Amino acid sequence: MQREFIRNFSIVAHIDHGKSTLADQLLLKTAAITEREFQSQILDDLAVERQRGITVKARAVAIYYDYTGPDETSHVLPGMEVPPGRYELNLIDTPGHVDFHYEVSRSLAACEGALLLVDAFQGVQAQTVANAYAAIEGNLEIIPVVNKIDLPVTRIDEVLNEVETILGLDGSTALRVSAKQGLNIESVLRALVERIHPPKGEPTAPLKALVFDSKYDDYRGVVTYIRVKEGTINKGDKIRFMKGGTSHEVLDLGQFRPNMVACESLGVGQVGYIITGIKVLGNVHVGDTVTHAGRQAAEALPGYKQPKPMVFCGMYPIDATDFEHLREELDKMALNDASFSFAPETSDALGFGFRCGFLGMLHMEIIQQRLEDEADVDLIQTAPNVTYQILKRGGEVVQIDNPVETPDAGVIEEFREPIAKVTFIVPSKNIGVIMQLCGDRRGIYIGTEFLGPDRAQLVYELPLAEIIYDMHDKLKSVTQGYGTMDYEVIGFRAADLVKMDILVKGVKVDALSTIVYRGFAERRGRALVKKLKEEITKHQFEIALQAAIGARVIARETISALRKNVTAKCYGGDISRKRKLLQKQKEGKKRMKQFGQVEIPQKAFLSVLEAGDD
Ligand SMILES: Nc1nc2c(ncn2[C@@H]2O[C@H](COP(=O)(O)OP(=O)(O)OP(=O)(O)O)[C@@H](O)[C@H]2O)c(=O)[nH]1
Repeated sequence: MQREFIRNFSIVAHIDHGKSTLADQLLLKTAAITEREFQSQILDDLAVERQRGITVKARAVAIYYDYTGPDETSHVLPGMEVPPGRYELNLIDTPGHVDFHYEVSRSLAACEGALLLVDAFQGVQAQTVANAYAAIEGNLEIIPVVNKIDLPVTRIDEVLNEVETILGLDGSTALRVSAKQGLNIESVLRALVERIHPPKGEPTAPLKALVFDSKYDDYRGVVTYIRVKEGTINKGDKIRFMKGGTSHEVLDLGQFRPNMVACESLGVGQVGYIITGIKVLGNVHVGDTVTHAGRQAAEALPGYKQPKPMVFCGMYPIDATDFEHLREELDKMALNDASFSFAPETSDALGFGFRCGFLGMLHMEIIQQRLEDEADVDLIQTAPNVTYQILKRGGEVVQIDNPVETPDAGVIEEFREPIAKVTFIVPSKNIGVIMQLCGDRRGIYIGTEFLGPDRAQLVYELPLAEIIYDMHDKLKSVTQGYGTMDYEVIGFRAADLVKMDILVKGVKVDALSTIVYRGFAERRGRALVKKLKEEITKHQFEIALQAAIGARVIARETISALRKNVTAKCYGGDISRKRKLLQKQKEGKKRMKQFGQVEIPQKAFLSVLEAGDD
């Protein structure tokens, strides 16, 4: 395929604005999938365990479109020639969620343009802004598309106004579609041809192909996703990963349409996969450059920086004998997700387990969900914390991923925490309460911009720890669900932080230690012991719950002793009922850890997140 007839693009959108549905429509209209497959996608939406769209699973799809020439909706880029003919359109998927900024930028680096999809009723939302900026930064042509025009109530003019005000794009060139009903999909295909530049690159230059993703296939080993920037890659070629420094033979190569379809070669601008017999996902680095072993490119493509996990939590098997099994399951997770990391750790309270690192809270929830679905292990998970930097008196800087690693206060010169730039999009009437919320969480105000009469964008710098604490839930509740937020970590900043310990019956439970801002310590300590009191059931004896900073107790609650026996009321009664009750109790116990004489349930370890403020 000549590069003049190739277009590489992504669809970027806020979640639920219809990205998967539009992608499936594009596949349907170009006969890459059948009506039945399309319908089953739509139907899947209704299923509780909804499968992601075909395109999402495939991550990159090549479709073919027969372009016949411009029509009245066309806005051909000035100076661009678009002869009628068959065009190859490569759709590269991007995740739309907050935690995956880095993956968005890395997918966008393989494209020349993006469809910016906006819901005709909801309008521009926080992730629309974040993703649009990523596309603008990547110098991509952006085609605004208003989706769901079939909805009974839409705000199309206002939405177009928002697109202009907040994103600086020309709303008059926006396309109006219904992905669900298949309205105006042809205009999208036409715009891709007319408004996105064909890829640049020299077909005869030494090979340079960007590795933009990879996945593990049980039968074929590692499948590496590439976008050819210069030269041509053929089946049987001897290639070299410039960063990894390893050489391999191309055993197979091809395109996703959406299934893997083998071909003989991929030329400049084309997107596809190569299979080289590599068995370990970790041996393929996303962002690496593929070149020929014989005729090497002079320098590698810029590539990407691997993002560092910023949120950590402990995961412990309830049953100690599950430890190895858990390790295998975590290994499997890491195999398909390079940004997830884990390392063994031990806790006095919980025994042997793992410290797991995530990009953010959503990433943590996804992994946790997959572990529960795919691995049959009962887990205790500790409350998440962010990663901290500590400058010691001697000048050494250490990174800590677990509050228990905090050195003694005496050796700390400076305690630093990650700071995020947060963008909120909220109804104008909620501006005051959002400001209050951010003020209460040590936020620094950056600015406000109005999107129209009723909606505004607010930008703050907030400590990441405060965001993972409860920001998202609070935002949803104060805006009745209408507010959205997006954040990006911008660096570390010094703060007056301290480690707060929790003592249960006089003994420190390491897995409950947290790092808090000194000014909030008493308030959070009080809230936490109160919450713990609700979570820990009564025992035969009194249990003191204390929050302490060093040796100083800052909050205390007492769980009084239990008087009655659970089975007492069954005495003389039906034996099977008694057995049932005991069985129930046993099940309830499953997710508990015996700590000294006290049993602490799983939920208690997450109390830190749920305690709120007193
Ligand atoms: N009425 C209407 N609903 C639509 C349209 N397009 C998508 N939807 C619905 O909107 C919901 C979200 O659509 P998806 O395609 O899953 O959205 P998405 O952006 O891919 O969502 P994520 O994958 O979660 O980011 C689904 O219930 C769709 O059926 C449309 O044109 N009209």
